[in-house]
Amino acid sequence: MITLRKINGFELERDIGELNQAIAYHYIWSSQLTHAALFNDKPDPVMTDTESHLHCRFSKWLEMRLRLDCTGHPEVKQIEERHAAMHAAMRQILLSLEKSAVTRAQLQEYYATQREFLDAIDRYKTELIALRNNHDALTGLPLRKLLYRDFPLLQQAVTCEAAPALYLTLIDIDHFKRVNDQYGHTTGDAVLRELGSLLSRSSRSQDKTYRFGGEEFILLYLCENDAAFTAALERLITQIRAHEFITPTGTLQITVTCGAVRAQQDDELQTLIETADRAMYAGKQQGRNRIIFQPRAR
Ligand SMILES: Nc1nc2c(ncn2[C@@H]2O[C@H](COP(=O)(O)OP(=O)(O)OP(=O)(O)O)[C@@H](O)[C@H]2O)c(=O)[nH]1
Repeated sequence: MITLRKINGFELERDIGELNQAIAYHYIWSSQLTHAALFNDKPDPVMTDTESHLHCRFSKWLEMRLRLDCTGHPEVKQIEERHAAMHAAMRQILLSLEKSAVTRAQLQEYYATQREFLDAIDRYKTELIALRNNHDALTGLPLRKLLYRDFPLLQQAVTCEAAPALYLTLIDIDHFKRVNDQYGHTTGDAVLRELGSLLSRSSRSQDKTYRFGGEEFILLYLCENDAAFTAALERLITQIRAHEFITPTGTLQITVTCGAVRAQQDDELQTLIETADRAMYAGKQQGRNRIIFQPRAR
């Protein structure tokens, strides 16, 4: 499985585009091999170099991917190995072509390494696409499916005594319908996009932010205790209140209402969301622009 760094859907979109470009470079290289074989061309010396895989532009993509992710994706490492093996097989064919001594075994080796290389790319690309599909196209944030995937992992991580506690917050923009009605949906979209970015920027690496739906966001925070959590949440909503949202129809400010709950070891995610939702609703009833915190799920 792809190791999750803190990513958003826009980065994934870019990653997929870069991978497609790298695959195109790979095809240019392999078509040179076909050309050399069919027309008996003298191969470019770069193609018979022992480091030929490093001259292929696909390796630039590999280098970049491996540098970007310091944990080293096992999938990318596998692609790297298979890419080098395929080039080695290709090199043998080119060297034998010069002597008109290509063997069936060499061709089979080339096709096998090529197949394995393409399979590894396909698997990686399928994972990237699945991950991209689980991110919101407007804000780039993870969608609720990833919340359901991440929650049990975080809940497990906080089971030991010394671990921080896990908190779930439902954030709902106040009077968002008025923003749409008064300034139009494009402005509403711009506010959602910027709020998503502000929520991501304001959270620490261990915190997670999701677009839950419409104008609702969910945060999963790991904090030492209730006081540290509520202080962090207060800081966040103060920041939102003060923020000038830049939209196509000018800048505007918003407030949000938050329902928050501390997750206990056996709490179901659905129960926590319902508790946070009730708390948020109570906050709306009490005048909005506030946090209602329930230390336990109800
Ligand atoms: N522009 C835009 N609007 C959205 C999107 N998703 C939901 N909305 C709008 O969000 C608004 C939510 O309105 P309501 O549920 O009535 O709530 P509200 O006006 O925020 O009022 P309170 O929540 O009670 O403070 C509706 O107008 C939806 O159309 C979206 O992706 N883009």
